Amino acid sequence: MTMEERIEELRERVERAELGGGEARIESQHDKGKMTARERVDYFLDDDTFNEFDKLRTHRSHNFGMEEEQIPGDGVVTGYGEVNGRTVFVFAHDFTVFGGSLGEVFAEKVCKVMDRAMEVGAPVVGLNDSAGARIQEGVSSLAGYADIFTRNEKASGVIPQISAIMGPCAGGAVYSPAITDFIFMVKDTSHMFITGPDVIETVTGEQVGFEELGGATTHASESGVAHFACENEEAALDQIRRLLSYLPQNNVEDPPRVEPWDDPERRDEELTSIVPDQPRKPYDMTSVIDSVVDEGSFFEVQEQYAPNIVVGFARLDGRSVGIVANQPRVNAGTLDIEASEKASRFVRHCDSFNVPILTFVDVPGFMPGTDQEHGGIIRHGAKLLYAYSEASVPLLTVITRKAYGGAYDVMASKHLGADVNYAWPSAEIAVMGPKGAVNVLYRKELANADDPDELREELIDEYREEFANPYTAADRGYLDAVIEPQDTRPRLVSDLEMLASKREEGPSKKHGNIPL
Ligand SMILES: CCCC(=O)SCCNC(=O)CCNC(=O)[C@H](O)C(C)(C)COP(=O)(O)OP(=O)(O)OC[C@H]1O[C@@H](n2cnc3c(N)ncnc32)[C@H](O)[C@@H]1OP(=O)(O)O
Repeated sequence: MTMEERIEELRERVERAELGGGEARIESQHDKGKMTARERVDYFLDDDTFNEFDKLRTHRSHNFGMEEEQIPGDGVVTGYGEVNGRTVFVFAHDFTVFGGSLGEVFAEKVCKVMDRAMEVGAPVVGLNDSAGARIQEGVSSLAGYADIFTRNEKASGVIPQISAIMGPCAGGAVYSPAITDFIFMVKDTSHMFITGPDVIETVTGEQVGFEELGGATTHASESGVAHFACENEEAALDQIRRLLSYLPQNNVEDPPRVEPWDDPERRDEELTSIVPDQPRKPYDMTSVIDSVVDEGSFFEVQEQYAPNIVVGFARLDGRSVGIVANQPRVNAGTLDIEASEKASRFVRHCDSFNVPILTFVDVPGFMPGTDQEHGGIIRHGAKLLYAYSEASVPLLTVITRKAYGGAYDVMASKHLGADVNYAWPSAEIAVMGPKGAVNVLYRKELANADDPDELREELIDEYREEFANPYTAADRGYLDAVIEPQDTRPRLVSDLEMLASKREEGPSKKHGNIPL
């Protein structure tokens, strides 16, 4: 053969591979409102940056007449490219090939991408759309999954791992995305579950649809499995690109600093009126966040799950920060099981990837009740305590109003190792709220009083005057300063700059034992 003929042969093979499962299945994919694997990769990466691996690999199975169905690429598109000019590894399940099901060679392709990403220290993004283990390849498929799970664990905390669920994701297959750092789901077209509606009905008699059982909204608001429920595939891919912009390539790099666009000295006078004078009146903590961080930079994560705590990424003078904030608008910002888990996982993510954490505190305490106690609030609340104590990144804390009891300690207090702790003059730092404290301290006096309500009000005022303020904590050095709200941004910008070179080494150990 001449070189020209050989090149022609190669082109034919490549063209065949790029067709995946063929025109009809591609059309069916589009009819379901889904892009193909290649369309997703093209959309996701910077233009013309994709370098594909193993495009011509085929499976080795002879079961069920599989040798007659050799589709080059074997149902997964893998390789690397760039997102905002930085290297990112990617694998995209091709549902048009055996329903995107995973066999031995498919798994080897995914593992190769993950191994390369670990070697060079770059994120891996998985675009999932798969019927799970390839039935024809039996236990080899299960082995392939386990090879991927193990790599997910090894990569955890070393390189960012992000999953987009863009079709079915069922059975044990859900566990690879579950180990990754963030899961994006697409409304209406993606589902995650261990057992589907049919099996559930057979085993338990319960009737439930795909969407209610494991759709994007369910996982973003009920289970907390998904961090983002996106309107469509393009939105999911856009959001992943945005998320990556806040993260470093790996755990030995710092997050990228972008050219600042907002005045570091900006003082927003509206902050002085944001906390209501009445201690029980709610306000929106996201307004505080928005006015302190660089304009438009707040990128909320898990917005619909446990909304009594807010987490997300933002920038301060161009530097990435992770935000954790009580939300007084929802359940007065109390910490419950879900909020503790949500925040602790986020804190650990930031700490793994050198993202400083900025915590805004307005917390009346942990949520009381048998539901919470029996559900293990002790164990789950301890996760947040553990996560903050373990964190070695710069920790900056601003108490806007309440910081009561154990929740004061937990929310990045000085005692857990925070570097900079501020309070606004509206802060109330105490063992408990005035009413609870007065009821405990003056039980007998109140029982014997002619007018217990009047006495209670007097005592509450006294307590508030004496304890519910920031000055005792400031006197002890538990706060670095009590600051005027409008000074928050300039102070934090300056502190972040000062802390940029912070290095903290913990004792050497295999790993801790966080109360899971
Ligand atoms: C450790 C991991 C363990 C696991 O993964 S356990 C989970 C095993 N997987 C399953 O139980 C899912 C079985 N499949 C399904 O329920 C449905 O195919 C699914 C995913 C809901 C999609 O439904 P539809 O959109 O209607 O598509 P469909 O049924 O026509 O399938 C499209 C093509 O894919 C094929 N397919 C589906 N599941 C497969 C599998 N597991 N192994 C091998 N091939 C599979 C199916 O035969 C069909 O092929 P074709 O296009 O008609 O040639």
